[in-house]
Amino acid sequence: MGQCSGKKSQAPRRGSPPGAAGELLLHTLEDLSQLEFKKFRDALAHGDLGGRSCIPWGRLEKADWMDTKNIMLDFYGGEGALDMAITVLERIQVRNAAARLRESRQRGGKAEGLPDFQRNYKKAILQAYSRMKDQNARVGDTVSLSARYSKLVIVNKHRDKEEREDEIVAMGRRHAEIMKEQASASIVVSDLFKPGPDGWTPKVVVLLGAAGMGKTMTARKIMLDWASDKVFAEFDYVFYIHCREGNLLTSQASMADLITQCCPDSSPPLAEMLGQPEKLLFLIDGFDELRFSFDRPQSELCSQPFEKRPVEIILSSLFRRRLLPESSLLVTTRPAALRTLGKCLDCERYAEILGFSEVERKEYFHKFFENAEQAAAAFQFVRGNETLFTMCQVPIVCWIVCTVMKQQLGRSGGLACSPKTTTGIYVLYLLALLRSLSGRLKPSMPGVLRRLCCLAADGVWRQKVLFEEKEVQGYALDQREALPLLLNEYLFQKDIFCVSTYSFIHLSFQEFFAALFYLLEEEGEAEKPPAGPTRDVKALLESYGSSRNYFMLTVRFLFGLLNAERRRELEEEMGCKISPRITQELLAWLQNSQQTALALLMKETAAIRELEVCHCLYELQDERFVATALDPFTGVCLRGLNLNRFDQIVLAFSVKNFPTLEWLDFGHCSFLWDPPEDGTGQQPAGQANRLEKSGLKEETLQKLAALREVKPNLNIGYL
Ligand SMILES: Nc1ncnc2c1ncn2[C@@H]1O[C@H](COP(=O)(O)OP(=O)(O)OP(=O)(O)O)[C@@H](O)[C@H]1O
Repeated sequence: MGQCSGKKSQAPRRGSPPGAAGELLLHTLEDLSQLEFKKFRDALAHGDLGGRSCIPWGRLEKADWMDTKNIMLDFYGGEGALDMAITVLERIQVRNAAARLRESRQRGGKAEGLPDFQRNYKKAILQAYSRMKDQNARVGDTVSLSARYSKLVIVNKHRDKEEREDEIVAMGRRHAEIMKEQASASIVVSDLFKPGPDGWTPKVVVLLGAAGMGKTMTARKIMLDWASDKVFAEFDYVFYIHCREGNLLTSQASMADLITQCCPDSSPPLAEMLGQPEKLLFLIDGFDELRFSFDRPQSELCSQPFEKRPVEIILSSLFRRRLLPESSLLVTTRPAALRTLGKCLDCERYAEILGFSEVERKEYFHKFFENAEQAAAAFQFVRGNETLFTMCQVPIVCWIVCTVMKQQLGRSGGLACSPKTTTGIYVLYLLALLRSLSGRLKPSMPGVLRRLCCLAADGVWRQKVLFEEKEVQGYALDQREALPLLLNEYLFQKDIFCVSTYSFIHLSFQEFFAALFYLLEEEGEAEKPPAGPTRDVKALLESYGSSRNYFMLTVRFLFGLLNAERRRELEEEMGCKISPRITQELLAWLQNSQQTALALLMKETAAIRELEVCHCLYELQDERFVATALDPFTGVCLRGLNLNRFDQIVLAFSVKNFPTLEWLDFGHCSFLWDPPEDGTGQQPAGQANRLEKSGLKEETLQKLAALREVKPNLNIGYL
């Protein structure tokens, strides 16, 4: 315990101006990870603070960033709070944050020397970008951007075809390893305009990222960090231009007009601002959303910042370095627009957002829930679902998962009750992506989706995740439609050329579309797609039987998409008809699939022998269907499996809705409640709730939340 615990606290110093110091302190606290923030509060209460008084733990125990800042200001005064924050950060070994705070504080002095307008501009940016709205936010609901922002893995090297294929296909542990490898070679945003190894400083940087990967969030965080003097100090002004939103909708404007739209003041000192163009950075967010044609002849471009021209010409002139050629550009785009971008812009540095590594996913959950217990419960649940956890690499999927789990945790029964299935989360992901489409594109979506589903199914059958341009075009999928939303484009070197190749964001998303292929009603398409796979689901199920795992996820999604609620959600948003006509085929297949050679040999056909059956039934979430499907069976025989938390919930769902169930056999099974922490090897005794076969008593089984519903009279075997 620190020396101060026994000391009487000094009377809090009051009255120091908290404004700037408070802002600095808050930004610093918000940038700490959950663990660092906890250590920070602990040191503030119990640490050895060089004779300064500690804050009683009772005040800090439940304090969030804002409370901690206010308590510190109240206790130590503005400057004293900053001194104390630096001391504590150094004591808990978060030296980068301490150094940053010290620097920003010094620069605070310099800010006083900035021209008024520049200072006001930064203040306005801080004001405008420090809070964010979630997509489902109610009026007035905002969260702190810094508090929510989790670090993203950003790399600045092109991956080759094999590496890319590996990434798309990898799941679970392998996927985590790939992300870890990438994270170790990643770059930070503040280095994007730093000189490269050859000493050359780029002026045009392109930041690539698939839909929902965090480009806008990163762009907004850059604005905030620049205005807080944390990054890009070399630029006097950073202007944010979002290609989807308002500022490009006017038909005629000058560059000066576009800049004015970015400013808080309606008549900014443009001549001064443009006086040093090398000190300007334009952050163009969402290039892929521009529907302009950029191949204008040079003679049409303009070079005068005050000249009014169609916005299309102004932007072309900026990209092609005719207008303000000394300024710098940071352009974010989805990969599908790379080729178009290449036609109008000479990218000097390329960086790609790959999403959250495993560590950051955990951090995201903690930041989102702000309640350690709920965050841990939700994280462990998702971690047990390999597919979902892999997709949580994509920040918007993390957001969807956390949002629905927060709602579930608020209900009685918690996570084990009325869960969102993997299919449910994928549907929400697809709908979130479609929502961002402009109204103009919506009418063409049913057709585009149908063709996309054909491509996906074709890929699943041919075990293919990278598609050549002619294959994509073969499905009449036009790049300028809504396609960039769902397919990523990559350029690979082939001999002496560069060729375009396309993929879904992850194989599991392709499998989701492949499943949808079997359920979409045909609606007299004008253009027939090329002869792809047949829509006969029997062929798929037969192949599943022989190839085993290859079609596993597609089949799980088939069950999930049969759920009436899922169908309704999709039909309403996509404008397609989804038919449950394959229900009977799935039912028959599920029942027959348990007549394995082993079961026949043992003359024991009345048992469910594969957990996969329970996974399929769980995805469907239809209790009547489960009861019908399980009616011919009397037992569940799962031997030698390690069942994680998600498996147990899935199993419990079937067991609960199994009217004819008489016996359960879990011989040599392990019931793992909390998966071991990554990289820590064996978990310390007492931490993991690992119930080895011998120790698994009926009472223990009853204690497992997921199997709480198991009927007490069942005959249960564990050996
Ligand atoms: N670094 C991050 N930290 C926390 N949440 C993030 C982060 N990046 C993205 N998110 C979450 O994911 C959502 C989607 O991110 P964002 O809008 O930045 O994606 P995008 O790459 O711009 O997508 P699109 O290409 O569809 O416009 C955000 O609204 C936010 O909830």
